[in-house]
Amino acid sequence: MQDQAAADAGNNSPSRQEDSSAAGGCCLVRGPIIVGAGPSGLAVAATLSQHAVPFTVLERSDGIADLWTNRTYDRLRLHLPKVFCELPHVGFPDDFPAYPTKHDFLRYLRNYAERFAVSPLFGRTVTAARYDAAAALWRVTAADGDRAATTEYASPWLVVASGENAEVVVPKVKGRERFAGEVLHSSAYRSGERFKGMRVLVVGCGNSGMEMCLDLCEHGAMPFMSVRSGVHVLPREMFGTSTFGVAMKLLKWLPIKLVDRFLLLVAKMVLGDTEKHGLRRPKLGPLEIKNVTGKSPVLDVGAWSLIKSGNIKIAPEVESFTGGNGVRFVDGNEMDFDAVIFATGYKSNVPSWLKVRGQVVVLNQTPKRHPDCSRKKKNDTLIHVPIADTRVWQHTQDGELFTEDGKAKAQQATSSWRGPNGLYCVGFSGRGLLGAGADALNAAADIAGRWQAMAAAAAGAKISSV
Ligand SMILES: Cc1cc2nc3c(=O)[nH]c(=O)nc-3n(C[C@H](O)[C@H](O)[C@H](O)COP(=O)(O)OP(=O)(O)OC[C@H]3O[C@@H](n4cnc5c(N)ncnc54)[C@H](O)[C@@H]3O)c2cc1C
Ligand SMILES: NC(=O)C1=CN([C@@H]2O[C@H](COP(=O)(O)OP(=O)(O)OC[C@H]3O[C@@H](n4cnc5c(N)ncnc54)[C@H](OP(=O)(O)O)[C@@H]3O)[C@@H](O)[C@H]2O)C=CC1
Ligand SMILES: O=C(O)C(=O)Cc1c[nH]c2ccccc12
Repeated sequence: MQDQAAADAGNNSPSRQEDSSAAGGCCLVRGPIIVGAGPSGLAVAATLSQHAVPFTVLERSDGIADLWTNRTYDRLRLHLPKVFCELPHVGFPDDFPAYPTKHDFLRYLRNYAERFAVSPLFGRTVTAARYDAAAALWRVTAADGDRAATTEYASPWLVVASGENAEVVVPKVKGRERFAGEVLHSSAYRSGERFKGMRVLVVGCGNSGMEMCLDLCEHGAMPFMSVRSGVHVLPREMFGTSTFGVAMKLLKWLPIKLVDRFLLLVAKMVLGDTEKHGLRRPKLGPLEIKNVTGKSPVLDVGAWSLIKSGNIKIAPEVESFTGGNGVRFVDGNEMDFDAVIFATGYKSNVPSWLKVRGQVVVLNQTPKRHPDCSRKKKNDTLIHVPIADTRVWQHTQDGELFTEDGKAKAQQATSSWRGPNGLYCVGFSGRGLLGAGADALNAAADIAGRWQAMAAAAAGAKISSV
């Protein structure tokens, strides 16, 4: 039944009304334009299919889920239990392990896309999107693959699903060009195999940095992890069950601060004092800091014991590259490394292409180090609200739009997944796959309501003209 609905929706075969006004032509597509064919874009598309609404997905790479396919390391597994990572409408197969591998997850995503007949237009990088108020349409410009040509797509609805992790973050470090060894970002790291016997500096102690150090150790390399500020390390499991799952249950009954205190107590019992080994804990608790700043706690899959045993060495923040293989740290010490891996995270690319009323916007994106993140307001409280139902960055109020520096308000909106003039954003609430699924259901239902209203109005007009 649902497959039929998908087929009926005729997605991604946009019934084009081409005109020659744009260099590469203009397509007025049927239904919304979805930017990105990752889990978020697929989840919206699938849900629209179920509502029999057609859509067009524009994806810059040559396949679905580019992050998971091309920008993650071999040993990656989902670090939340599977129930928190399933997309709407289809659960993971029973034979999936408790923490599916990236290959399991990709298999699931490919089946998902097939089941709902989602066929994105690949090789389409969205470079600009603006709302044309006169035509009441979003005009979306996409560069076509390697060709210099661009195509403009137009629709009353635009779904931004390009991900919080669309672009790598690599800090500019003095003397970088003089470093004789290899420098790479964690998104280009696959396995520690080729680093055997090498001294490798991993910059950053998020989930990527920690797991890369573990992998390097297991492949006979000598990893050093450069730590700039604090991090919360939690055991992935406590009392034989997932820490995240326990936290979700407790949040139904307890305020977030109490749940954080409980998590920290158990973490101390299970892991010991992380500060003693160079991993200072931030002031805010692990769930609260995730909600307020977007910084994810590390769910430990084995790196911690190697830090305790000294197999992974903690180093201070990097100050500069000193020439040859040298790296200087902020404490003045210098060491030689064969390679440096920047596990320094990612950012969205939305501000580079989405314009609302001529302003660059960051739509409901988890603020990383937003200047206001320490500001305390009454509305900040997440007390008694399960994390799965909360919105990140509460004190900004639902759905406000921000300039790139996160300060100026652009416009009020009504919810975290809905912006003005038929703009939707899916997967920007800093709540991983669970949040993406919830956004997708909301956005698709809203669009479907409008699509059906338009169809009814068009049918009414037809009858009255007969
Ligand atoms: C290493 C790693 C592990 C993770 N593990 C987990 C986990 O275990 N559980 C969890 O809940 N979350 C996890 N996450 C968070 C992750 O962001 C989500 O799992 C998920 O990938 C988000 O889906 P998305 O579709 O919103 O974004 P993405 O997966 O990033 O997909 C966005 C898509 O949009 C495309 N795109 C981007 N810009 C453009 C453009 N301008 N034009 C056209 N297309 C564009 C990209 O190519 C990509 O295919 C992890 C993240 C990383 C980096
Ligand atoms: N399923 C899984 O197992 C995995 C999940 N993930 C998820 O992917 C997302 C991205 O994770 P990750 O790639 O680790 O990135 P994160 O953003 O979580 O971590 C980045 C790290 O780099 C440091 N850093 C950033 N900029 C600099 C700088 N200029 N100088 C020094 N240090 C810097 C940060 O330190 P500071 O705090 O000081 O800014 C932080 O320690 C997260 O949501 C994470 O949970 C990632 C890997 C595995
Ligand atoms: O991997 C991530 O960072 C995610 O976004 C998943 C996630 C959502 N909420 C969390 C709280 C604690 C740890 C991970 C997550």
